[in-house]
Amino acid sequence: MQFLNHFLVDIDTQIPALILRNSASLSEIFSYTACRQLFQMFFAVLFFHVSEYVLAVTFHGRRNVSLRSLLISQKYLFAMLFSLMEYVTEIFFFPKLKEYWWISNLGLLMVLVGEIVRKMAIITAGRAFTHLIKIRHEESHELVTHGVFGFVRHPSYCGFLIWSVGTQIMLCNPISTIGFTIVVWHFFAERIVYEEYFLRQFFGSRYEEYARRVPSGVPFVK
Ligand SMILES: C[S@@+](CC[C@H](N)C(=O)[O-])C[C@H]1O[C@@H](n2cnc3c(N)ncnc32)[C@H](O)[C@@H]1O
Repeated sequence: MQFLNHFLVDIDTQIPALILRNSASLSEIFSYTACRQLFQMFFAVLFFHVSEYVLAVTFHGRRNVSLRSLLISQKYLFAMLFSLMEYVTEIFFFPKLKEYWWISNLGLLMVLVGEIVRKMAIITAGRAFTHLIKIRHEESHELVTHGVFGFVRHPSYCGFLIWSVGTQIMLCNPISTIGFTIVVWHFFAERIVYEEYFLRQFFGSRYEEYARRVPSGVPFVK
């Protein structure tokens, strides 16, 4: 009984002490690290969505584009909120985790590369690029196989996968890095099957030949 009492007193005093030792002070939370990483994240997200909208308006005209082209869904907002909560929790309890600058900079590089690949895809496809998957063939819809589409069949999905995982690596968020990788990969793996079902109907043997020759651009998706 006495042992149990000692044990409980020890837990009572040691756990808060451990948390205090590992947690950051307010000045650490608003440190250079946090300001820089959160600013990079804010700018990356803002640039991504505004440029998606601007390109959609450029190619399809303002009347044919809704705010859905900002690509902000409820699930997406939830994921971003979760990643922000992870960041704040970790910078408070494990501030050293955010100081791995080579990891954070690798994430920043992924954000830049992913953004460039995605925007090259949108610009190359032009009017053929629509945020909603076409299920009816329009005469003006041409099969695009040049530029980035000559390297991978789904460059915009490949770019978004790199971009989104990159944002979490940039924030040194281990849980969200794994979560974003699984969720975004799964989303595109399913979407590609659906999208290609219609592309095969629209373009027949030309699409078959293209798909045989060019990889999807999303890992482990044929
Ligand atoms: C959101 S865009 C994505 C395009 C492509 N999957 C990518 O990742 O870059 C979806 C629309 O692009 C069209 N699309 C996809 N690949 C295409 C291609 N190679 N040529 C023409 N249109 C394509 C589909 O019909 C669909 O309506």
